[in-house]
Amino acid sequence: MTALSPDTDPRLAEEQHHLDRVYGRLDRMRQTTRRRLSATLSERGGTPQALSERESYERMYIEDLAKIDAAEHNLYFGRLDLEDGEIRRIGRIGILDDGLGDDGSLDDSATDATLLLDWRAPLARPFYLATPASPEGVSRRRHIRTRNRKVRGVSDESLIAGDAVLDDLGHGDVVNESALVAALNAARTGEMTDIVETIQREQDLIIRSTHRGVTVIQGGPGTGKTAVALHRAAYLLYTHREILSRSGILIIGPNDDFLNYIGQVLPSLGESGVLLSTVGDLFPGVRARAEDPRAAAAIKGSLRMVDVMKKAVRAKQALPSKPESIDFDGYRVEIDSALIKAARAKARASRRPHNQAQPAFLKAGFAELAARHASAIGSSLLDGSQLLSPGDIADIRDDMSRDPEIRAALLKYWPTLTPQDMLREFLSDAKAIRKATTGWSDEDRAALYREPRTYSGEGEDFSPADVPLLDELAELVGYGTDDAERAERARWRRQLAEAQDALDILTGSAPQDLEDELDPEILMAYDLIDAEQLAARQTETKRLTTAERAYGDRSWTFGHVIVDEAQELSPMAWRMVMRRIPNRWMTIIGDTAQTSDEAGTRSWGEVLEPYVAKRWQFKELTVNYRTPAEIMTYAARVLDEIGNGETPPTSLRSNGIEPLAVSIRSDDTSEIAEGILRAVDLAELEGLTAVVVPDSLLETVTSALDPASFEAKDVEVPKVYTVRSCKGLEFDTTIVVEPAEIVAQSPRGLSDLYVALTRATQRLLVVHAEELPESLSGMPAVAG
Ligand SMILES: Nc1ncnc2c1ncn2[C@@H]1O[C@H](COP(=O)(O)OP(=O)(O)OP(=O)(O)O)[C@@H](O)[C@H]1O
Repeated sequence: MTALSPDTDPRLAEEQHHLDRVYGRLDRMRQTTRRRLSATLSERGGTPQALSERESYERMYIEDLAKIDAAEHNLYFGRLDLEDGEIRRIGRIGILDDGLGDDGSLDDSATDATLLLDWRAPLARPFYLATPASPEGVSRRRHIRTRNRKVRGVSDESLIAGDAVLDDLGHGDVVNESALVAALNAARTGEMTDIVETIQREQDLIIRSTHRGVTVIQGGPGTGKTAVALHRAAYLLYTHREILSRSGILIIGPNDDFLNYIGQVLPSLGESGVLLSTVGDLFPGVRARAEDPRAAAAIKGSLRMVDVMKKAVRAKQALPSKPESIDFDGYRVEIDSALIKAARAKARASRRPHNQAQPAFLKAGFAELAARHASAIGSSLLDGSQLLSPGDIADIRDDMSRDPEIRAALLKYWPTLTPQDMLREFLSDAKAIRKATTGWSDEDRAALYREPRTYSGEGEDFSPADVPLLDELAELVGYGTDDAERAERARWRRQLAEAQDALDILTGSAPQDLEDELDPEILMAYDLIDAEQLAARQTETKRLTTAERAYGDRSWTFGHVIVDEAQELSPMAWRMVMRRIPNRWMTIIGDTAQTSDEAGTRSWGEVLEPYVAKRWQFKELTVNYRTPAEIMTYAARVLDEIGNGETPPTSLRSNGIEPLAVSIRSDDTSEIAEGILRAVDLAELEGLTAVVVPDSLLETVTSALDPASFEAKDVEVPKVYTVRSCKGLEFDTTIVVEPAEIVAQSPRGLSDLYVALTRATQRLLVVHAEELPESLSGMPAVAG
C-alpha cells in the first residue's frame, strides 16, 4: 500500500472525492429511510390489511437501515479500469447516484448512474477473477484502503500483458495480493471477519456457483471453506432474494462457540435472513446441552436407530396382558386383546403417523365395543338375532366415545405421544432397549442406556446426538402440527420434491464442469411452483423475521441449506437435515480428514447418494490461508498417516516461525500448567492464544491455570478447548497439550490431532510429558 497524502498522490485525492460522494449518498439514504420508518410507525388504525402492509414496510425499513449501517465500514474498496475506458467501483453494497452534491443541491458533475457496484453484482466479478493471464478486459485493478471515511492507501495492479507484476508469493492465481497478506497476518479477535475485499478465484467460483443441486466443498484446514460458505449465503440472498427472503437459508455449524465466531460475518454484509444453528438446536423447544460419551454418540448416530425408533413407537401400541372390564349403562364391557388387535390393525392400515392414526384406532375400538355391547343387550332370546337397528348401534358407539373412562381405557393402548417423553422413557428403560435392539451386543445396548435425568422445560437433558432421534420420533408420531396443517405441509414437501426430481432429470445430462458457462437461470423446483403458492405456504406473520419463524417451526422448508464442518454429521443427523430441504439445494462444506465424530463421515458419496443419487457436484479448495508452511509441514505428516489419500493444502504463507516442543517431567496437572505457562512466554504478543487438550484433561487443566501467574506476566489466561470444541476456530498461537494422548483418545484420534495442529495462524507450541507421536518427532525442543 502506498503511504502518501492526497496532496502528493493524485490517486488518493481522486478516490477521496469519490468516497465523499458515496458517503454523502449513503447518509441521504439513511435519512430518507429513517424518515419513512418514523412516518410508518406514527400511522394508526386502519383495516387489518393496512396494518399488515404497514408491518411489512416497517420490517423493510428496519432491514434497510441495518444494511446501511453494516455498509459503513470499508464501504468502497475496489476499482476496475477497463481497456475501453469504463471505470467500475466496487463496494459492500450497490449505490445509485441521486444527482445531488454533498450539501443536497443538484450536482452537475454527477454523471455516473452507479456510484458503487455491489460486490455480488455480475459486473463486479472481474475484481475477483481477472489475472494477468486472463484479464477479462480489465487493464488495472485498484485496491482502496479506507478508515473512518478517509482513504488511507491505494494499490494498483496492472493486468496488461507484459506490464503485469508477478506476485511475489509464487501463486499465479492470487488476486489483491497485498490486501490479502495484510488480512492473513492481522491478529485474530475471536470473531471471523468477511473477506469481500480479497476473495480468491477458486473461492469465487464456488461462491457464485449456479448449480441448483447439492454442492460439496471439500478442502483442508484453513482453505476458507467457512468463509466461502458465508459469502455464498450472502451471494444467494442477493441473486435470489425473492425466493430466499421468504424461505430463508439455514446454516448448520458444529457448536455454539463456532456459531458465535462466525455470527458477525453475515450482518457485516448486511444480511439477516439466515438462521444459524447447531444440530443440537434444530428441534424447536429443545436446547440439547448434555454430553454423550463418544461410544453412545456413535451408536445414536447410526442408521440402526431408524429401526429402533420404529420399534419403540410400536411398543407403545401394546396389547392388554389381561382383559379389562368397564361399567357402561349398567352392563360390563370388556376391552381385550382381540379388540385392541383389530383396532390397532385399522390404525396401522391408515398409514398415518402414530398420533394422527389415533382417531382411526378409537373409531375401530368404539365400533367393536358397541357391536359387542349390542349383541349382549340386543340379541333375541329366541334365535340370537340382533334386535337393535344399525342406527341404535351407532348411537351406542357415540355414547361410548363420550365416556371418559372407556376412552381412557382404550387410549392406554394407543396413547398420544411426544418425542421428548418417549425418548426419555426409552433411553432409561433397559427392557425397552433390549426389545427394540434385536441382534445388538450387550455393550452397544449399555451404551444407549442412560440413567433417568432431571430436566426443566428446555430439554437440556438431551445431547446433540439425541436430537436427530427426537426428529425421527416426531415424524413417526406426527408431532407438533395438527392434522390439516400436517397434511398440507406433507403435500408441499412432496410437491417440491417431485418438481425437483423432474428438473433433475431434465438438467441431469448437463456436464457439471461446464456449469459456469450454463445459463445462470437454470430452473429449480421453486421456479415451477408459482409465487402465489410459495407465499401462501410460508405466510408472513407479525414482525417475525424469516429466520425467527423458521427457528420455531420443525417442518419449515428452507430455500437453501449450508452445512459447515459437515463431516461431523452422523447419518441420523443427515436424515434430519434433509427433511428441512426437500428441494435439495444445498452447499455442504467439510474435510473428511478432520472427522472426529465416530458416526461422522469419511465419504461424501455414502452420505449423499441415498438422497440425491449421483446428482451432486464436488469442488475442492486447495490453498491454506490460515496455517503457515512451518506448521503445515507437521500437519501434512499427520494427514499422510490418516491415509485417506487427501493432499495437504498449500500454505499461502511462510512466516519463519518454527513450531516448538516444551517438554515437562510428568503429566501431573501442576506440571502441565507449568508447561503451559512456559509456552505462553513464547506465544505471540498480539491476538489470541488457546490451549487444546485431550478430552480427559479439560477440566483439570482449566482449573489448574492460575490467573495470578498469568496476571504477573500481563497476559490473559488462555481459553482451554478440546478438539471438538475448537472445530472451525482459529487463534494466533495454539498450545497443544499431550498430542500422543489426543491420538489415543478415539479411533479418529489422528484426525483430532490434525485439527488441533491446524488452528494457529502464526505459532504452534506443543507441551508434552509422553513421547511425541511419530509425525511430530524432530520438532525442535525449547531449552530448559
Ligand atoms: N480470500 C481470503 N481473504 C482473506 N482471508 C481469507 C480468505 N480466505 C480465507 N481467509 C481466512 O483464512 C482463515 C481460514 O478460513 P476458514 O476458517 O474459512 O477455513 P476453513 O477451511 O473453514 O478451515 P477449517 O477446516 O480448519 O475449519 C480465516 O481467517 C479466513 O478469514
